[in-house]
Amino acid sequence: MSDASFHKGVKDPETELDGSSLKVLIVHTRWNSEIVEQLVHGTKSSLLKHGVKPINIIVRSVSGAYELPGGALKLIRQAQHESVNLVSNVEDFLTTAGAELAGRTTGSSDKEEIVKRGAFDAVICIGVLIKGSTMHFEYIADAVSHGLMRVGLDTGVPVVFGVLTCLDDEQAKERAGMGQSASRHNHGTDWGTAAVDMALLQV
Ligand SMILES: Nc1c(NC[C@H](O)[C@H](O)[C@H](O)CO)[nH]c(=O)[nH]c1=O
Ligand SMILES: CC(=O)[C@@H](O)COP(=O)(O)O
Repeated sequence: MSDASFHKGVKDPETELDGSSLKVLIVHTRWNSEIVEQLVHGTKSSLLKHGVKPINIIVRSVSGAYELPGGALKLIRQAQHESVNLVSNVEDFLTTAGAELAGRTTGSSDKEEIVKRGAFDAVICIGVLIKGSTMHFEYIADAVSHGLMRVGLDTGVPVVFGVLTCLDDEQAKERAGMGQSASRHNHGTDWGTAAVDMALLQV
């Protein structure tokens, strides 16, 4: 049944998203790389459209979809540790320079700001799972979806689920904007918007 008033997909946010202060990590698989590359391209163009600066879009790859949760967690933790180290270096520098005597020590809000700046505001995990002839697909899809949700909830960093779970190649291509049908759509564009939207979400 077709209904002209029904829009399948995500509605644009009510207010324009300004991602100019955000730092976003994209982690993508090297499995099914031709399709994944198109999804990464769609995601990046959406981040840029929302004002995220090219220098603040960090792209890393892992082998397959199963590696996405562990890879994302490792990179998030590394970025957080680097920020903490940066804070101690700044403190050491100020102490050495005698700035604390002039009341210029780093306060807790400065520290929070530095740590926040070093860490990611959102992470987008991109992969393409295509069903084969064994139960491999089902196990991986289940593990990855639960794993990515856990990474997001455990770290507090919004994690976008950019993993296609398709029954055949055609379904995957359609969803990466590479298919033949008029309704083909690169889902990466929605994932970029979701990341900026979640990063900016506040009361
Ligand atoms: N079949 C697909 C895989 N399989 C590989 C696993 O994700 C994983 O890399 C391996 O089991 C080693 O841990 N990965 C995809 O991304 N897409 C597939 O269709
Ligand atoms: C473990 C594998 O990568 C492989 O045996 C899975 O096979 P299929 O994709 O046909 O289910």
